[in-house]
Amino acid sequence: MFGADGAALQNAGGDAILSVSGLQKAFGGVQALSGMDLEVRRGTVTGLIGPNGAGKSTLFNCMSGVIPPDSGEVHAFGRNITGWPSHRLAPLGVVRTFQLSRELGRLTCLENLMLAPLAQLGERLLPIFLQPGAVAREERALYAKACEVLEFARLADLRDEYAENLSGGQKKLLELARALMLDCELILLDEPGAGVNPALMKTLEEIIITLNRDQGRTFLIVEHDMDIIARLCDPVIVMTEGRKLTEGPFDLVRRDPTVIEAYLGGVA
Ligand SMILES: Nc1ncnc2c1ncn2[C@@H]1O[C@H](COP(=O)(O)OP(=O)(O)OP(=O)(O)O)[C@@H](O)[C@H]1O
Repeated sequence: MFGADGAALQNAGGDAILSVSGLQKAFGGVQALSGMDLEVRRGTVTGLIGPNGAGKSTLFNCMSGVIPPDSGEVHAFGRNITGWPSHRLAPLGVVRTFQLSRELGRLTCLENLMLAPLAQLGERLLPIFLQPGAVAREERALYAKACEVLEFARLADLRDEYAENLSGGQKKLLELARALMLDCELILLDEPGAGVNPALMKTLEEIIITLNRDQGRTFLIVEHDMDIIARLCDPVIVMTEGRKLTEGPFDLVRRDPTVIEAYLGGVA
């Protein structure tokens, strides 16, 4: 899938492991999603772009159980997951990275990783798991795995650092590392480039490429930085006004007059 330079991508074109059809979501009078359709094929790093207000965040929130859509369906790995909460998605193989909350900032990197699988247990099971002894039984295995993931995410030197003290890029690495603790095949990545310096972005991109190429993980990435999209993603899906405008290799999509029009808002 990757060219000789390790970054040139071609659409792998496997079967669709995530599909969204006719998704609608309104906030009062604002129609954030108006019949959104998309498919994410196995083995791809699929990009999702669109101008501000196109509905990308709303789509991510509807796909990952943060908010329910008004209508339409989301399917993953052959199951109808419409409206499922995120803790039910992880066992199916779907995980979304979330910005670290203030509470998680007060935990070390190691603690953040060890807690990531527990956070997926949901409100019903978490209290049972937090009873004395229950965590201890799992602790050794979780510790070993967390150390392995820290090493892979190049965060081993920061394992005892509080998450709130990390730089923007290191926080992004930690968010991805938390997702890796869940062993999911499909990773929904929310703006990996936001607030990340170029050196750390290179690290993050190398990690994504390794996860895709060597471990067969599939990504759906929302990103505003077109250089990152160009380096990582194929295909690229363009959204505007709550629905899909077009889809294809970045080089074609960026020259598409309807895409240019959508970004320039008709100014061109
Ligand atoms: N909770 C909300 N309440 C009211 N309106 C909302 C809410 N969330 C999103 N919207 C509106 O829905 C539309 C789509 O917003 P959304 O954040 O999904 O777009 P986006 O493509 O992610 O934008 P950006 O690239 O700027 O982050 C916008 O008009 C936005 O103002």
